[in-house]
Amino acid sequence: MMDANKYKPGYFPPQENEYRWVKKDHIEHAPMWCSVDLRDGNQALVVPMDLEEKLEFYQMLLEIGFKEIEVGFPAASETEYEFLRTLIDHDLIPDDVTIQVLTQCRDHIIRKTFEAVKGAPRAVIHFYNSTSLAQREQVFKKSKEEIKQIAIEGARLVKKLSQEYEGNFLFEYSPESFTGTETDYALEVCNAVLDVMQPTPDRPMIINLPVTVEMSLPHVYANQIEYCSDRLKYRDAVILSTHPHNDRGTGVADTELALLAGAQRVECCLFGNGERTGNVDAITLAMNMYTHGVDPKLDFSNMPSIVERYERLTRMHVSPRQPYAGQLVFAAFSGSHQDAIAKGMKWREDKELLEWSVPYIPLDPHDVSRTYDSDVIRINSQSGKGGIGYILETSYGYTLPPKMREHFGYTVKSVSDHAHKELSPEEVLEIFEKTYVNKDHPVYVREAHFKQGRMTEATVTALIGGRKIELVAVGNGRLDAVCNALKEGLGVSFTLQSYNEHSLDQGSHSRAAGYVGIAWEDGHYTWGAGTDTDIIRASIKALVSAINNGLKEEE
Ligand SMILES: CC(=O)SCCNC(=O)CCNC(=O)[C@H](O)C(C)(C)COP(=O)(O)OP(=O)(O)OC[C@H]1O[C@@H](n2cnc3c(N)ncnc32)[C@H](O)[C@@H]1OP(=O)(O)O
Ligand SMILES: CC(C)C(=O)C(=O)O
Ligand SMILES: [Mg+2]
Repeated sequence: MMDANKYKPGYFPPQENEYRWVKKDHIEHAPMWCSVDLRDGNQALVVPMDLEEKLEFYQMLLEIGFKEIEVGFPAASETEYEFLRTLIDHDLIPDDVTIQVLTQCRDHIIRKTFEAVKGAPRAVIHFYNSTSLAQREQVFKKSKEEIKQIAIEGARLVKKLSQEYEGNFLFEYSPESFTGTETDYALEVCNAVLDVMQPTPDRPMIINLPVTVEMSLPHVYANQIEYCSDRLKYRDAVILSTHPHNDRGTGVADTELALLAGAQRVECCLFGNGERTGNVDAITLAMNMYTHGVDPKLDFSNMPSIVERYERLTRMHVSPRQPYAGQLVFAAFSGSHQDAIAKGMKWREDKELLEWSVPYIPLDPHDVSRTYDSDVIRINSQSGKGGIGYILETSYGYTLPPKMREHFGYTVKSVSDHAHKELSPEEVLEIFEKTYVNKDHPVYVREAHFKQGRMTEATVTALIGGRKIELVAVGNGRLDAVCNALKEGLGVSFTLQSYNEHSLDQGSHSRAAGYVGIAWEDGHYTWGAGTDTDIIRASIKALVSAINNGLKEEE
């Protein structure tokens, strides 16, 4: 049984909320990004990455453009330690990249961390201790003052060892479980740490206020960030960082609002990997900025390859609905969406627009190496004439007249509905060809010759039900004359209602496509299409196909 009485909000928002950040409506520039994939992401995997896997993942992070990478918790395991030593000893840290390592505020863990990181060209020593009410009471069983002392002692040791060990060290402190901590108390602990570390504007220190467990609505966290940003000591020497997790599913909102509220740096993971529901997703954050016209300074243009490597190295799965990256995030199956997308694409092409404004698709799939053909409009029983016609046109060059599109739309829909499956563009083409194109039974026109007078006279050699017959008739044009000849030969009555044609391919051997719609005496309509290198033969084939479809319906 669920019982909501069991729960109450476990967070402590600041008493003074200024809400200055509310007046901002977009993020103006990219923050400092720090990937924590190789630490927070890795520590949450069923099987953490081995040395080789970590190295490949690290290379991918460099390729994407991360300049700060938390590479591990070197005191945690042999693999973590070895990985760090490999990066340093094999000179794998580019000049513009800073690695980061995490340590608890415990004497032997800090010492082991310095041992692992010695000789690094630049490294952030990230130390943390939990400050939340729950952890003070249940885990550490210590008072606020005693917990503050853990942070201060940790800071002192980090500072001391950084002067003893060879290497270029920067510092980060996290009051872990910040979201379950009284905001003023977290501030007090951070300021005490800052007093020890004495950062300066040319040697700033990172203060990271993590959403270790997401407990509140995102605006509460934004207020906490604004409040702390205003009250942290040495503010011009502090880089204010966020590290949201995603327990309530709003890690992205936490981060974005925190950036509006004064945060300067974001710790995140690809595809939102990380403890429990994950760390905030770096890709969503960056692409959200990108689709607002802000350069995120991270490059996800190679998305399918990033997905492939991520899945292989972490053994995790990227959801088909994962923003910007999932298999289905550009796909439209439903008719009205497809119709709007097809029209939007045409609008963009006709007007030669650079700006992207296609309805329903917030990102140009090409920007992340996805295609228009196979990723965007996909056909099933929810699809409509707009999308189905778009596939036929963009994949195979057939531009159906609007009424025929409608007829074809219902035909394709019904096939998908009965087969209960998606149809590939090849299958859509197959249905089109089978239903309309060059149908030659029971009527087949073998030859047609024309004489041009005031009217056009057609002499048609046809097979009707296998019987050869010669027909002569006049009409307003060649197609009309053939139409009249066939009506006479068949002894049926219909009128030619719609005729369209266009060339299918370019060049001297180009084929033409013709489309004919005829209305029968009883009011029903049938369609046919024809293809041929000769335009008149294409249109006669279309007419004959429409007639054969009508005769078939009568059978
Ligand atoms: C929110 C986060 O993601 S924080 C990062 C978490 N990541 C990890 O823990 C992954 C790597 N960790 C490890 O491999 C191990 O935990 C180690 C090697 C760091 C430490 O191992 P151990 O000492 O064997 O065990 P363990 O982590 O259970 O230690 C718990 C003790 O450390 C204390 N402790 C935990 N975190 C901290 C901290 N940040 N600062 C000071 N003390 C801490 C606990 O209160 C507890 O103390 P007790 O011994 O008095 O009960
Ligand atoms: C170590 C800290 C920053 C952390 O991972 C968290 O609080 O989630
Ligand atoms: Mg974390």
